[in-house]
Amino acid sequence: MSAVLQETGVPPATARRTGEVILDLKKISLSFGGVKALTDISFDVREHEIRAIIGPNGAGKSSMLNVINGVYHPQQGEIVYRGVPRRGMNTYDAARSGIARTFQNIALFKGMTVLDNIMTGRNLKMKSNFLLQALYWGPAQREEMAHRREVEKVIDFLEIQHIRKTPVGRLPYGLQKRVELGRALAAQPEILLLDEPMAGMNVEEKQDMCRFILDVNDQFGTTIVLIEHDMGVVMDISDRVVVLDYGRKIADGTPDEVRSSQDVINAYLGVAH
Ligand SMILES: Nc1ncnc2c1ncn2[C@@H]1O[C@H](COP(=O)(O)OP(=O)(O)OP(=O)(O)O)[C@@H](O)[C@H]1O
Repeated sequence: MSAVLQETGVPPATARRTGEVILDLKKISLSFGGVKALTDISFDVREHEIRAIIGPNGAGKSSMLNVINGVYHPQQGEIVYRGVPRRGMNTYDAARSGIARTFQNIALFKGMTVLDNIMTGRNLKMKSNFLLQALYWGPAQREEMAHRREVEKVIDFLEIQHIRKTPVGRLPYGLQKRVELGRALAAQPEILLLDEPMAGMNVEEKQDMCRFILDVNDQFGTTIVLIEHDMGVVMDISDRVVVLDYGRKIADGTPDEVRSSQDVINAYLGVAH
């Protein structure tokens, strides 16, 4: 077990139970002009699983996440979510159907408080119309209070009560990343996509983030798909790992299987194809 996880006390991935396939990506190909970002990639994600996507820089990891949540539409292939093929799914459809994500570069409202930023994660769940919200009257008031209670639960879960009224821009990087996770959790997603959740963090911040990711998975049953460059973290917390290189899948399996793959070793050592 890596230094990052030594103090979390969370059971290893092998001790967790995963369910049926919830997301099935079939022969996905995506190009930008002449650049082939993804070529013929297939893999699935099981319910309650922590599934990592790894690979060297430019391998196509972020493009893959962007395909899953509808930012990019692949020229070929199919995405099946809960048994239903999703063609032309946009980001709104993805969010409505329970797919939330965080970004490689923090995308928060820096001048707004932690509480208000996390509250934006509830937007899709709000029912009352603009006029009622503007008047803050009757049903809108009750609905707002219900949303605030949910947000407070997320704040307690992430142990950020002490900074709930602090503008996000004043927080250290590691805490901003935690707030971004909070905003995604406020949407109560079924699948959480995390794009480099530990990037730029020190060891202590990584330990905290690992613990929260594992707790989200464990306590809420959330399925997690993550891109991460820290191999110690990936190998410790993931159930299965898919490896991309130059837009192609070169390995897919348990951390042990992937670690011993010669193709993966070559890709990371930069051996020419
Ligand atoms: N919007 C875009 N327009 C043109 N090319 C793009 C676009 N997005 C990604 N690419 C290209 O697609 C390829 C895969 O990029 P992608 O960002 O998905 O890789 P990555 O594995 O996430 O890389 P990194 O680890 O550096 O973030 C690269 O060659 C990249 O330049």
